[in-house]
Amino acid sequence: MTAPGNGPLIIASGLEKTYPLPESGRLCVLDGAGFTLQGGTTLAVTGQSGSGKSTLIALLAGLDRPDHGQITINGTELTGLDEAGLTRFRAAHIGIVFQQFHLLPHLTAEENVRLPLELLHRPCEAEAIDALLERVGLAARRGHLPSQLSGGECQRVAIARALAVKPLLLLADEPTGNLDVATGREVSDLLFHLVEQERMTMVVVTHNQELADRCHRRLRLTEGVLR
Ligand SMILES: Nc1ncnc2c1ncn2[C@@H]1O[C@H](COP(=O)(O)OP(=O)(O)OP(=O)(O)O)[C@@H](O)[C@H]1O
Repeated sequence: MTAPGNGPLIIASGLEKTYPLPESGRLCVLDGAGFTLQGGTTLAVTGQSGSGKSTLIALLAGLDRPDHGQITINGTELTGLDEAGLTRFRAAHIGIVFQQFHLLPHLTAEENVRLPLELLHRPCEAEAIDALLERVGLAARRGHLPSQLSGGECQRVAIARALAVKPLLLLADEPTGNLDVATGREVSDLLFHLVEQERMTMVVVTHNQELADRCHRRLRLTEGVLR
């Protein structure tokens, strides 16, 4: 999917993000955070609860914008895109796996995986979707709704959905955070197996040290900066 090892895929610099506090003033979450990540490598971002990890993922995904700073992904500066451009860029180039799966409840496993391709008006041959479901071990569950799947199976669907568009970058926000230890390990094995096979670039936010240790690099978010 991603062409590996051809210079930085992500350049993030001087990221600042504040949120309004209920009474007055603002909470400073990111205070000059930055990093670069080579294509084909994996980065774990750890940090205490509330340190801003999900905020960072939201900025990298173009789901939110920094107050200051820049994010360049594969040469495209996200801060230079308007809302429509950001949505298009995200849909075409970024796969996201969330802690809470975020599957559409009225769509089957297969339909959830197919959806990103349909939204992009890309061809989605049945064989390609079959192969993807097979790779995440869910060929036999293709017609199940999320409510008819276990947590681990839901996350497998979410991983297949994230990979369907062959993204440049995979972002994962606590991908095992909603799963028991054994299921979390299975999902993490699957995730790393697929990422290694495809030599993908991944940023994973996690409290799970085992998951973090499997990444090429680890950075900790503390006091608004990455160290
Ligand atoms: N939309 C928002 N409005 C106001 N404050 C917010 C908003 N989103 C996040 N925050 C605050 O910003 C801080 C960082 O939140 P964030 O979710 O990025 O942390 P996190 O490191 O991912 O935490 P956790 O590990 O518990 O998921 C928290 O104190 C949170 O309350």
